[in-house]
Amino acid sequence: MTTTIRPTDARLLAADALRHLALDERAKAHIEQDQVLRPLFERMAARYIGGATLPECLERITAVNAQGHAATVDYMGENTRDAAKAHAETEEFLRLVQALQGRQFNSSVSLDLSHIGLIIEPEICHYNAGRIAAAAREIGTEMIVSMEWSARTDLILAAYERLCSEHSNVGITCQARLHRTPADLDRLLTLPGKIRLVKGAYQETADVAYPRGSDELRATFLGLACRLIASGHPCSIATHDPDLLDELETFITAGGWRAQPYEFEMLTGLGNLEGLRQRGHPTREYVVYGREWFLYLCNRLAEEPERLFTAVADALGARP
Ligand SMILES: Cc1cc2nc3c(=O)[nH]c(=O)nc-3n(C[C@H](O)[C@H](O)[C@H](O)COP(=O)(O)OP(=O)(O)OC[C@H]3O[C@@H](n4cnc5c(N)ncnc54)[C@H](O)[C@@H]3O)c2cc1C
Repeated sequence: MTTTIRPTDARLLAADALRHLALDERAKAHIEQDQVLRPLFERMAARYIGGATLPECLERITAVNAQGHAATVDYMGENTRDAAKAHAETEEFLRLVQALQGRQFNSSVSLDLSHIGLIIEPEICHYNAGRIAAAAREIGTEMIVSMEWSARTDLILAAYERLCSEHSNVGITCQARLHRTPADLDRLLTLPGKIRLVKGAYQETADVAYPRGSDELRATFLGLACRLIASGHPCSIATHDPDLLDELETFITAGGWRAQPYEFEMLTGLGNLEGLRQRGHPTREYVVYGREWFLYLCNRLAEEPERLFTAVADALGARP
């Protein structure tokens, strides 16, 4: 007997498979070493990343700024388990900040704290993050901390609060999916840093988070975004969801909130940032670069399995 897979099941199965593939180190190593597969996957990733190297990424930021959007740059990586590597990765972030200064880009820096030592030893992370924040402050820009899976939220918020006590240019990301986020925001709004609101990308259980694509998540995101915009606190509303963006534009116009310190932020290759810019909203593109693009690519495809069609076209060179 054959089993019929309904479209929604196929979508969920594909998303689940891609999330597993993202974490499969053997598959990653195989693809990276294979003469045929590697270029195909690199072409798929090219849509979503600012390049494998810093010079390539700087070209992307030049283009983003020329289009009228600010940028934020993340040198991809997370879960560093070796102190020497955490320090070496910090040096790359420092080279990035130096390069931003050299060319007067309009760009901040974003990073995962686990990339620079958080899960080895919070003290290592504090030292490394402090160096990057200080370098960013010297060139008049911000360092925004990304949010990781919920088991790390307390650790990241504690590290963030400590960084905030020493640096005024450090911001944080909040995930609307997590049930705890409204209470976390009460605390975060007392600190000076920019708050970026996202839905949340990690696999979470129902006791800590709303399901992806649920009405509750949409309503919570909308409520938190409106709260942030109206608060007058520097904030970034980071989503590609066109329905949510329509509602937020209506909220901003109706409430007379245009002068508030908000911005809309999207990932390279996703969403319609240009439309928002043309309608007069501040916009920012989140540009990632580096050689760790495999996990990033799989996660972008898992978020919207229909993107697999685009990925096939990209891999086969059918991009217009
Ligand atoms: C700047 C930025 C920073 C981020 N940082 C983090 C972080 O630190 N931690 C973290 O966990 N996650 C982070 N994320 C990822 C985030 O949590 C979500 O996983 C991701 O943004 C997908 O959610 P979404 O709101 O964009 O829309 P989705 O929920 O993916 O999409 C919503 C709806 O919009 C539709 N849609 C999407 N794009 C388009 C389009 N171009 N045209 C038409 N329809 C479309 C989809 O079909 C879907 O129906 C970040 C995202 C951004 C943009």
